[in-house]
Amino acid sequence: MVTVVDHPLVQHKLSVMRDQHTGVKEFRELASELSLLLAYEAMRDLEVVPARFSTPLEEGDFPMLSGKKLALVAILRAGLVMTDAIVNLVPAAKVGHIGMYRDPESLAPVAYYAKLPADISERRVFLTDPMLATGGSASAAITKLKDAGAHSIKLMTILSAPEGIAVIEREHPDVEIVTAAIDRQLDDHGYIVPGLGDAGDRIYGTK
Ligand SMILES: O=P(O)(O)OC[C@H]1O[C@H](OP(=O)(O)OP(=O)(O)O)[C@H](O)[C@@H]1O
Ligand SMILES: O=c1cc[nH]c(=O)[nH]1
Ligand SMILES: [Mg+2]
Repeated sequence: MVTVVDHPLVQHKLSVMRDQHTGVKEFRELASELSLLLAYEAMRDLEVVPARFSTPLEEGDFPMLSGKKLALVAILRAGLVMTDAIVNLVPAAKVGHIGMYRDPESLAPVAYYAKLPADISERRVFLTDPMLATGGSASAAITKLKDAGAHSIKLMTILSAPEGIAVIEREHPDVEIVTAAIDRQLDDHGYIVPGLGDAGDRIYGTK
């Protein structure tokens, strides 16, 4: 299942990120802001239970988060900016990291690091990466999460290609995708078009 967050604030911020003239500082800030807005949607189905306590005026039952604890997992590098933002919304969440880059020739994902919460099987996992292109990186990261015991996983991306969505739907039909937009296609180099370029380079200024 794919949820496209088509809220005007999300769409506006994404358009500014796409602009080739948007600089590193603004791009990174927008990626953080968009991550919060995507998390708002991705976490819509978190469980709440009534808790009884008093406001300064009277006692009552008020909804508080309950149910499974959360894990935020970033696909390095670019997913880091998303978990860094979202952990401020859900500070009790544990944060995991999966190092993965795409081989520029084959476009196959190359894994170089993984550190996940030990109790990940008991947590709802939100996997973050701004870009879902061929889907190779996200699919490999999801396989890693499942191998570690995770069985409740949502993938949060800023921009997705139809090709990448098809890969996740085929290889991991249980994983819901929450994204700000689905672009037209991939170009001959595996870049999303019209896209926003290389997210990692634009976040960290490495180009
Ligand atoms: O869907 P795919 O075809 O696998 O492509 C998407 C991947 O490419 C980018 O990472 P990149 O390889 O540029 O690594 P970086 O974040 O370290 O720059 C992006 O952040 C995704 O992880
Ligand atoms: O368009 C793309 C494709 C893969 N990775 C990116 O950062 N951008
Ligand atoms: Mg990159």
